[in-house]
Amino acid sequence: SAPFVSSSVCRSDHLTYTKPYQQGSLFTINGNPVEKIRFCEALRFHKANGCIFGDSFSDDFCTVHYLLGRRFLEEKSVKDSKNSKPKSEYSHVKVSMAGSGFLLLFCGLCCPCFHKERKANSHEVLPKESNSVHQVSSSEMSPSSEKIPPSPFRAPPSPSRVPQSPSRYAMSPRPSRLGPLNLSMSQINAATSNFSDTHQIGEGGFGVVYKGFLDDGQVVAIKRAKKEHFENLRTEFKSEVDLLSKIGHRNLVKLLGYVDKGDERLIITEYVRNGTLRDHLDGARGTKLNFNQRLEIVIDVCHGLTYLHSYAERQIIHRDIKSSNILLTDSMRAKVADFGFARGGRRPVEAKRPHDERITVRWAFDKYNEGRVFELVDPNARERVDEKILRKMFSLAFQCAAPTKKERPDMEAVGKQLWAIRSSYLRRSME
Ligand SMILES: Nc1ncnc2c1ncn2[C@@H]1O[C@H](COP(=O)(O)OP(=O)(O)OP(=O)(O)O)[C@@H](O)[C@H]1O
Repeated sequence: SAPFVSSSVCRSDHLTYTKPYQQGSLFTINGNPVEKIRFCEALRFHKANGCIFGDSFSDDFCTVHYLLGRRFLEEKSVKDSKNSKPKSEYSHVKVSMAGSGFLLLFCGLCCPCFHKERKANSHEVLPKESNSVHQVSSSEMSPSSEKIPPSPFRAPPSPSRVPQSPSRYAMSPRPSRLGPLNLSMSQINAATSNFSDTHQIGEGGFGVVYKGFLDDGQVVAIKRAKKEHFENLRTEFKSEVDLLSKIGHRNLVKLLGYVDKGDERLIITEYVRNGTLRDHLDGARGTKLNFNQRLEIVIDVCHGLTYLHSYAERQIIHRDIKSSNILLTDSMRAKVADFGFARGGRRPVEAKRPHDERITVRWAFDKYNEGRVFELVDPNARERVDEKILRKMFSLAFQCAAPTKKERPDMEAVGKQLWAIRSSYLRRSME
């Protein structure tokens, strides 16, 4: 029979392909040509979420991909990223290490008790095993990956009542350079009007943060270290700048450069304009996060950490994941900040710390075991979420807080569970 375009709309996604399927058939999602494998993932996802496709929408041709396995998917991803084609949100990754920071973060997303965070500044850069297949890049690590079109996996379907903002996937100004940006002190002074108060955007334990405007129009964040941090920066951070500045992932705040001149130690990063997750949880930005947004944020964080754990040239363990280290873009895309700045400091679980510093996790765990899961939920969360979903969410959080690495799920498993939780959440909100 003559080829024709078979088309189907499922919630916010419009899928088409030229039928009958043959070599060269064109697949699109929301008008964007995509690889067949991505199309199949979308199809499978929507079917799993209750979409019914007509007879003309056979997915028989999809089966073969799932038989070929992970390696094939990775090769596809690399090819996709090289060609700057639409990229899959799923990168099949193997990660080790999750931690209580992650628990605190995603409990912080659901639970008011986690909003008061512990101060800690510690990160690790560890040697990475060299025989990993993940040495190759994937779609998750493309510097231009913010450019991806709406993903069928991320676009919240309309029944969730949290329509996806198209701008979430709009291009954000992001630096494409690899390697550090070398700025002179006079350039920094010009960019910040000599560190004027009007440029100040925040202050943390490390020092004051300024907004800077570079000559080429790029807006950056400039962290000015307090003197007490100089030694750490000299001995540990400096050598990592080359490595860290090459890291490009849409869920990681890009490190652009480092200045070590005279009495100044400055860290220059991408500027992310929509504040920290902390601000949004506190309502300081005037809006409240709904459950779907919270899920998407934690999935973004999971993707960022997955990259650090498995794809970076050397494994990087953040060790200070908390809501004030998660910055949000205008389209509510989350970016993890402050990875790689320092080492030493606190472990994810501090067995020797005073009892009251650990009490939050224990308190939450007790409530959970008593079946009082709603008491763990942030009163600012706008909708009542199904108890089963919450239980899954907290159960995963507690797994992440297990004291030993062996007991904690790896980031790949965490990511999968989060996706599954999000699917159930969306399905239930349609019922
Ligand atoms: N890249 C950035 N883009 C936009 N704003 C930023 C950026 N980095 C930091 N900020 C702002 O500066 C504030 C202070 O950041 P900083 O990382 O120094 O401290 P913190 O993470 O809040 O605390 P601490 O590092 O002491 O744990 C942040 O809360 C945020 O509002």
